[in-house]
Formats: sequence, C-alpha cells, structure tokens
Amino acid sequence: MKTYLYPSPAEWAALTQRPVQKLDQLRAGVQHTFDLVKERGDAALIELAAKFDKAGLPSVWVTQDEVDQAIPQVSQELKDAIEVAYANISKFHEAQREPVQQIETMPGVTCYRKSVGIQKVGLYIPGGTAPLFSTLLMLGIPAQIAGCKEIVLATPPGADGSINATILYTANRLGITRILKAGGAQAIAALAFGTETVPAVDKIFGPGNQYVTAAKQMVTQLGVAIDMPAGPSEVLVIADETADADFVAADLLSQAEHGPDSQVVFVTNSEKQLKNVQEAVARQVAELPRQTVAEQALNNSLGVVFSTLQEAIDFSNQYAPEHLILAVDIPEVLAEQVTQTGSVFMGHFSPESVGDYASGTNHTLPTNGYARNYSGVSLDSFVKKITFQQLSKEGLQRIGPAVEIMAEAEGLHAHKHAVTVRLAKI
Ligand SMILES: NC(=O)c1ccc[n+]([C@@H]2O[C@H](COP(=O)([O-])OP(=O)(O)OC[C@H]3O[C@@H](n4cnc5c(N)ncnc54)[C@H](O)[C@@H]3O)[C@@H](O)[C@H]2O)c1
Ligand SMILES: N[C@H](CO)Cc1c[nH]c[nH+]1
Ligand SMILES: [Zn+2]
Repeated sequence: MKTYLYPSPAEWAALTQRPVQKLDQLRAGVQHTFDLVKERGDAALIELAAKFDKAGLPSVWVTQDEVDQAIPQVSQELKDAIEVAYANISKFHEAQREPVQQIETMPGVTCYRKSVGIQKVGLYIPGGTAPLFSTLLMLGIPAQIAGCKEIVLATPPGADGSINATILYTANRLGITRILKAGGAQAIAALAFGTETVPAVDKIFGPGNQYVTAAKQMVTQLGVAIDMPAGPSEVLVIADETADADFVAADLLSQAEHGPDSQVVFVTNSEKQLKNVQEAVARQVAELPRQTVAEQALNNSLGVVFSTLQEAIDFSNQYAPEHLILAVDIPEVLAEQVTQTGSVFMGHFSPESVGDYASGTNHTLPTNGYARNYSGVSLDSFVKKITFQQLSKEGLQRIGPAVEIMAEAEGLHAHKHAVTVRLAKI
C-alpha cells in the first residue's frame, strides 16, 4: 500500500486513478471475440472456453442432469445461509416496487406510470477466480420480482467443463433453467447477439473482470442495454482514531482478495491509525488462502492521511468508490455528506462483506469512478417504466387549446389537427 501524507487537492486527481486497463487498450481483443461469436456461434464459444477456461465442452448448455447432481453437493448449512440472504435481499428489493399512482394533472386528464419487467435479460455471474453464487442472488431475485420473462444465465466453466455446484443450486432455487457455460467477452457477445442456441437478450447484467466490463460497454454502442460498468471490486475506508485497526484491515482485505486488479483505499485523519492499519493488514494478509491475489491488489492500493475528516469525505466523493465504509465515531454526520459511491457501510460493526452476501442491499455496484453517474443494481434496473394517459371529453376541452397553440407555434399542424378534429365533434 502506497502512503500519502496530507496531499493537496491538486494531487487528488492522480490518486483517484484506478489500476485497471482503459477500454481503449482492451477494445481490439474484445472486438475480435465478438467477431468470432457472430461468425461461428456456439462453435466459437466452445473454442474460447478451451482457450480461456481450459475447458473441453461437448455443449455450451448445462443439462438438467448436471443441476440434479449439483443440488445434493451443497451442504444443508450453506443452503440455510442462502435462505437468510434470499429472504433479506427479497425483502429489500420487494420494497422497491413502485405503486401505480393515478394523477389527475387537470380535471379530466389522468396520467399514470407502470413498471413492466424487461422481457429478456442476461445475467453474467463471474466465475474466473471465485464462483460468485451470491451475485446470482443479487441479480436473480430482482429479475424475478420485476417479472422478467426470459432469464439466461452465463458463467464460465471450470477446467473440467462443469459449473460450480452452488451456482447451479442457486439457479435452481431461483427457477432459472437456461445456464450457458461461457465467460468473459464471449459470454457477453452471445447474450448480446445471440447464437444458433442462445437467445439474444434486451439487457445484460452482472459484474466481471475488465474483459467482461469492456465487452458490456461495447455492446451498448450496438443497442443492447447494460446495468452499468461493474468491474474489479473496490472499497474506501474512512477511519478516525476510534476505529479498530483489525476491523479496518479485514475490510480492506475482503475486497483486495477479489482480484489482482481490485483497489482498496484507506483514508484517515490520524497518522497513528495509518501505521496501526498497515501493521494489521500485514499480519492478516499472511493468513489468507488468497494471499497472493490480495498482495497484488495491495500493490495498487493507497493509504492517505488528511488533517480533517472533512477532507477525507471530500476525497472519497472525488474517488467515487464502489463501497464506502465510515469507520468513525459518529458515521451519521459523514454519511450526510456522501455524494458519490455505490453503497455505504456505517460504523464499526457494518463490515462490507455483510452487504456482499446478506444484509439485503445489492452488491452489483458501479466501479472505476462510475458511481459519479450510475447507481447500483436495484429493482428499477429490471423494469421499464411505461406512462399512460386518458382524457375525458371535458379533459380534452380543457387542455386542447393549450396544445393547439403550442403545436401552431412549433409549425406542426398535424399535431394541432389531432386536437382540433376532436374538439369539433364533442
Ligand atoms: N462491481 C461489482 O459489483 C462486482 C461484484 C462481484 C465481483 N466483481 C468483480 O468481478 C471480477 C470477477 O473476475 P474473474 O476474473 O474472477 O471472473 P470473470 O467471470 O469476470 O472472468 C473470467 C473470464 O474472463 C476471461 N478472461 C480471462 N483472462 C482473459 C484474457 N487474458 N483475455 C480475454 N479474456 C480473458 C475468460 O473468458 C474467463 O472465463 C473481479 O474483478 C471482482 O472484483 C465486481
Ligand atoms: N464485493 C463484490 C462486489 O464488488 C461482491 C462479492 C461477491 N462475493 C463476495 N463479494
Ligand atoms: Zn466482495
């Protein structure tokens, strides 16, 4: 972790850069993958699975037999834990349903807005270095609540050609039956363009590494919607002297272990706390099974000391982290000033990993500074909002003259006539 003492605001822009490759550096490779999938469909997916996942696949689809065999492989303890998460995520996302409100904007003119599920959605579940079945809950539950009709799941196969048993168990729990064995940019291409067996979808969801994120960004230029750029995980922790250095170190490492291109940032108003946290990180990282991955991420990571917590929160807002932990005495005060982040964890007993799995909030969140202009996944991400209006004769008589005058002023006479012709017959 590189450390910076009291950097001036002029230095912040450099410190808020992420370690991931820029879209431009990945574009040519991803485009080549797109071309292969467009030209040769499933055969290209099989070839790319052999190249990137070292898997020999007889078919790109998971069979019902594979699902049936996976279910008993998941322990009852894990199934019960998944139910806890399932209940909380469902509760939080159910509460996001928007009630239909009929508004009479003027007498006889009634308007309302209704949410309708996006019909065909693709869910990408990362599986390169860890099988993120929790991400399947985060995407599958709101997709179900929204009423999406067709759900296609894509996730990379292991070297033996199989999909992780807990991912299959979770898909089955969600009632998802179409499971594509494909990862990386090729999975995004299949979902966006379709193949002879994969249906093209309307919107693609899910986080992934930089290839997945670049591919998702590129398909938006071709008319396919995406949730957001959700790339390598990040956390920024703001801690004062009341924070427990062991807690902070554990939180930093929880995101560092995701991948070598993850970034964790520690910000404090105490030089002593910086030293304590660095020591705790060094102690804890040595105990981790994913020590090498976490250490690579730590090489990209920062520890920054500011004179005040006000500067700390200003810096965080400029960085726009995927996750922000406020490990301070009165988190409510700083929370009020948060303007740019995906999700906030308040106080000393709200570890970020609780949000990753089970508190109820969604863990698919914008990374790489996109929290400046995107929200994380929610029920809204899976619906379109369609507006309706109905006018009575009296309503049209009231509103009609205004519309006629405005249409006339825009020089759009057919618009005016659509009102005039009716008013003449009332
Ligand atoms: N932002 C979020 O909400 C969020 C949530 C969960 C996970 N994540 C992030 O998702 C990522 C998961 O990454 P992962 O790699 O474990 O799994 P992944 O499924 O995203 O990627 C694996 C695939 O990447 C492709 N790939 C690997 N190396 C390649 C190369 N050199 N060229 C082209 N393609 C290549 C392969 O096809 C492979 O199947 C992590 O960075 C994690 O931090 C983010
Ligand atoms: N922290 C990840 C989002 O950046 C989500 C996740 C899944 N499993 C564990 N963590
Ligand atoms: Zn995580």
